Amino acid sequence: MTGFCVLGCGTMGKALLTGIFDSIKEQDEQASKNISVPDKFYACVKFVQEAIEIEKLFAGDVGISVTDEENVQKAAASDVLLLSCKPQGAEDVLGAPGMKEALKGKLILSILAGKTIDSLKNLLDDSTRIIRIMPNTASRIRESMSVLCPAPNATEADVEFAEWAFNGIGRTMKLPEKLIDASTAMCGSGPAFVATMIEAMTDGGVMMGIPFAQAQELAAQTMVGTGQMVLQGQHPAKIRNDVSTPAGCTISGLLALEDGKIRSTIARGIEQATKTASGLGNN
Ligand SMILES: NC(=O)C1=CN([C@@H]2O[C@H](COP(=O)(O)OP(=O)(O)OC[C@H]3O[C@@H](n4cnc5c(N)ncnc54)[C@H](OP(=O)(O)O)[C@@H]3O)[C@@H](O)[C@H]2O)C=CC1
Ligand SMILES: O=C(O)[C@@H]1CCC=N1
Repeated sequence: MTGFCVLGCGTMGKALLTGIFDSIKEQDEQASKNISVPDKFYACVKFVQEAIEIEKLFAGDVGISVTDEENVQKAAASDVLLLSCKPQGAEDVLGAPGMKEALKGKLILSILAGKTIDSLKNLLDDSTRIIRIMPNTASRIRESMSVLCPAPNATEADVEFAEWAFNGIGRTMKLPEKLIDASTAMCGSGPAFVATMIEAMTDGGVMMGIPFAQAQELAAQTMVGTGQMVLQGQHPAKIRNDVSTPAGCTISGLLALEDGKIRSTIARGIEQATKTASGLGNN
């Protein structure tokens, strides 16, 4: 029996649980061959209102707690904990009386932006293993891009478990911890940036007479298709060249985008979000 407890079950906790439940339902036997697939789930929140929402979402599948005391009990009954409170809340959640004890020998998957492995270790017993992970809200529909950074004390089995859990809700990539703030900007914040681009393309379509709903679908599916071509190995420059007929409409549109500094604006957005992410763990 493996217990999985979400410490801080808000936007991300719910998205991840939704994806993990769907993934378990599909039961890819090959992917879960060497994994202790969780069969007991717990969610810890602060307010009753949130608990009611979780109850509505997952019916009886998740044991819910709203007090420090119950949180500690749920943590003690679990083998793996997903730490998904706000970065500033880590001290409160992990510092609850009895929590450090309850987490001894357990695996913590922390998705807290800006909260380093060292700063988490200061709040935990040496026997608690940590993997930092940066997923995104597309976990809910099992299309997350999640970056994994195992702490030195994480075992191979821990990494296999994390890869199983997060591959089930999208793609994973292992990177060193020094790159997790940039990954936070790209993957964690990324849906907001891409959604802004979808909105901007939609605005353009609406301006040119396409009704909003249709314009939005055209923009979103074009993003999905282009992303898939890149993931299947096509270089973005080739995609761009293939589309750009000499003296055609694509190159004229591209030049207008370049006049607006689209590339450096987007790249600087990632740079800025990376800098902000690196400070989020400092309270
Ligand atoms: N939002 C995103 O797109 C992404 C966020 N992240 C990271 O995920 C983490 C969570 O973000 P997000 O889901 O947006 O935040 P939310 O505020 O939606 O969720 C935080 C949750 O923590 C709970 N909580 C707060 N204090 C306690 C406590 N003392 N005991 C138990 N539960 C507690 C809250 O409960 P209640 O609701 O009752 O207050 C809430 O459910 C952050 O650290 C963020 O950096 C990572 C990738 C993407
Ligand atoms: O904006 C934030 O702080 C969080 C972290 C990554 C995505 N959202």
